[in-house]
Amino acid sequence: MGKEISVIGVPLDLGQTRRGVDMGPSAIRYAGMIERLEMIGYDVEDLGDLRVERPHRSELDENPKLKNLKQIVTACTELATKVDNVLERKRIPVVLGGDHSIAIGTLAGVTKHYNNLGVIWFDAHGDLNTEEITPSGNIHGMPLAASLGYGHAVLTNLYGICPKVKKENIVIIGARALDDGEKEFIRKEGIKVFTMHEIDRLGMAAVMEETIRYLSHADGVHLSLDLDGLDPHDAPGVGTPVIGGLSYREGHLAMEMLAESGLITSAEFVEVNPILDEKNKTAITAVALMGSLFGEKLK
Ligand SMILES: NC(=[NH2+])NCCC[C@H](N)C(=O)O
Ligand SMILES: [Mn+2]
Ligand SMILES: [Mn+2]
Repeated sequence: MGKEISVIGVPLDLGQTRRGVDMGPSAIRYAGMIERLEMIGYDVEDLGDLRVERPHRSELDENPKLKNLKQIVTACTELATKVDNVLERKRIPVVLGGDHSIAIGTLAGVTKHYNNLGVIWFDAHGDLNTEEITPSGNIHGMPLAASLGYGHAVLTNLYGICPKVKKENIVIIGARALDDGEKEFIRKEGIKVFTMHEIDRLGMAAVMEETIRYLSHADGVHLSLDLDGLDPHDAPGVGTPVIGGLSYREGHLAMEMLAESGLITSAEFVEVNPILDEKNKTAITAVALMGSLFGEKLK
């Protein structure tokens, strides 16, 4: 991968019920993201934010098992086109959320460019729900399932590519709030998951070594980083915080090891909600992690 990054903001908060995550892209930019990446030596192009249409009041809760489906599909399709175009121009796409439902669009645009895409899903959650098993109807709990080809056809077929990633090419890191249906899905499909239990037992360094080995055959690896993977102490500004998460240091170690591996070819940082945050702490953490991911050194 070269040293050219293109940034795309997706101010979408319709994949869940707490407003405010639409301001995530602004908060992350305000935390100094562009300057930070330029300092490391990247040529950074900011493509600005996508326009996200709001649902009419009459459309609200049209389908309580797939809330705001229409608007999410529209935004994800537009995002897929943008990401596709960035990779076409041989630049690294970095997508700023927005809630995690946007990953369906990011992955759609990314996967076109690889035969064997790997995905690292850094998250407290599995995001492996479908409309049949979702406890909430929130689409931000479904993007990984949709990308694997499970769920509503309009999500699984988004951008005309299904599935977007193979089950043996996924690693979930930081899970500690999996729904019963998701646990069953993981068992049945044999998806690689490092829960907090494994991270505690093995240590973050071993977890990342194994992750990097597991994905070493991939011809591209996308990092989908949900800030709620971190402990709420370091990332309080997220809609669905779960105690007992990864520490700031573990997060950095993970990013540094990924930087060393040279595996990562695209990334997204999602679920930053400045309304729920403390003095933009979560966006600042996101930018610090980005620095490590893109090769910032301590000395
Ligand atoms: N991207 C996220 N933060 N997802 C949280 C999902 C929570 C829960 N599993 C649900 O389906 O509603
Ligand atoms: Mn999450
Ligand atoms: Mn998530």
